[in-house]
Amino acid sequence: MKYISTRGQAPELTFEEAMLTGLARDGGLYVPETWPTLSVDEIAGFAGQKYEDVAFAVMKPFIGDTFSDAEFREILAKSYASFEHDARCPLVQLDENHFLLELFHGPTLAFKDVAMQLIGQMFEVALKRRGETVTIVGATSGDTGSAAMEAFKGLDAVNLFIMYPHGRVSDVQRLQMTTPSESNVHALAVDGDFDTCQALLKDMFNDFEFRDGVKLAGVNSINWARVLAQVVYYFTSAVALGAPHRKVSFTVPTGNFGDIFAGYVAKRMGLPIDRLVIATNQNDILHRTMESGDHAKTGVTPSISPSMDIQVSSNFERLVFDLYDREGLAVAQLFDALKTDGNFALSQGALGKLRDEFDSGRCSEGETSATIKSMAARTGEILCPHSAVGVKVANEHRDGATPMITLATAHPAKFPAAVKDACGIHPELPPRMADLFDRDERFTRVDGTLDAVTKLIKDRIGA
Ligand SMILES: Cc1ncc(COP(=O)(O)O)c(C=O)c1O
Ligand SMILES: N[C@@H](CCOP(=O)(O)O)C(=O)O
Repeated sequence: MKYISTRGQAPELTFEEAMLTGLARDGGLYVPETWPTLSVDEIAGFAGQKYEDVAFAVMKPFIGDTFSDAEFREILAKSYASFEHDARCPLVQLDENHFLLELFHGPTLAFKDVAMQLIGQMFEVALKRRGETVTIVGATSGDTGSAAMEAFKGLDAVNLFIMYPHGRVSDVQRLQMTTPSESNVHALAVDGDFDTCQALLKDMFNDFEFRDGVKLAGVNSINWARVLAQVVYYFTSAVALGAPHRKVSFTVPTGNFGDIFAGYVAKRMGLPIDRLVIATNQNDILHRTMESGDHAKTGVTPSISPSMDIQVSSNFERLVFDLYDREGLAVAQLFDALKTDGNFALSQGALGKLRDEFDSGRCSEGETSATIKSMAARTGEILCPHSAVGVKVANEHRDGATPMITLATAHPAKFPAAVKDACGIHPELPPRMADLFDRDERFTRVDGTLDAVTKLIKDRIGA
């Protein structure tokens, strides 16, 4: 399998190269040159299989010979050993045909662990084999950063810098990033919002002198391997509810569009998904795009679901690439316009295709709190605010016949203040994290400018 850039001007890469490269050198994102498919029998055969075995079968066509089968099985085994649920990503029934896919049983209590634990193992094996070291820089609205710290702390071949928006992540998220004591991980509190951090990251990749000088790599969903790992739980959950002999729908709390894009990939691979529903908080660029076809940035408004406080949804570019029949030049023009003018309009053809595949809905702050409260009272399920956004929007898109699976993307204990305010219950952290608030913090405040951040990184690694 070869990987190509959404902007059509960067070299084709293997899986391993794409994983270690991050952003394509033309500013685009790597995607597989074709979507491999699984047969109905292959998908049906996933019923009753272990998560790791399904992961092997789903990812193998994308990974090719980057790892031997034995090596890849060992990587998968190590990646998911730290999950605190045997099913890894269990399904919980909310009512007759509404299910919650719990993605927060990994070490840092959010869905990011599902991919990040795996990427940590894959980087370690690949870098050791190549005898290379890299500098990973990540942008986070809270969860990617903590998952990356956990996956890469203590690794000799990696220096990790995580940029998070100062004052805009929950206390638990911040402490997960600022309390690891390993000297190879660095938390950077950036003046700005998540979009500032992600734009800085992309600018670093586009600054070839810096990029090549520090051997820059990325573990945001810029990295194709992140998205790929998230495809697996669409298969495990759908098959548990009767796929491929029955269709299912998914509602996905959405910000950077990586998680729901993984659902789109599962559908391209042959999983019978009926609707993919984009659920946004008040930062609703994607919902507005679905309504009008105008993809227009506005400022980010802080919310009680902070991980979704995003207006520049990086992975939307991967979808637009398909909506424009994989014409890299057209994609480059649209995303250049987004950067310079703050918006672009989808063509009628592209908008039609978008609406054929996706639905969307928006959830206000009040509706998020009300959903947490009503779900706690009705089912006993304590939702994190992001999952509550999903449940509220899912309820508006259920058809009564097709099972709806809403992705529960984080544990409520990562957002205790919002949950307590909403339903009166203080969600407890697991015992292994009970002393989180007593640990020493280590972070550096930095201006949200390219010069300030790249200087700091170069100084720290001695480049
Ligand atoms: C808890 C949580 N829910 C939902 C999202 C949105 O996911 P995505 O950025 O893949 O759309 C994020 C951030 O990525 C998150 O951390
Ligand atoms: N919500 C994310 C934002 C970054 O998304 P990613 O999937 O591109 O890493 C976060 O928690 O950081």
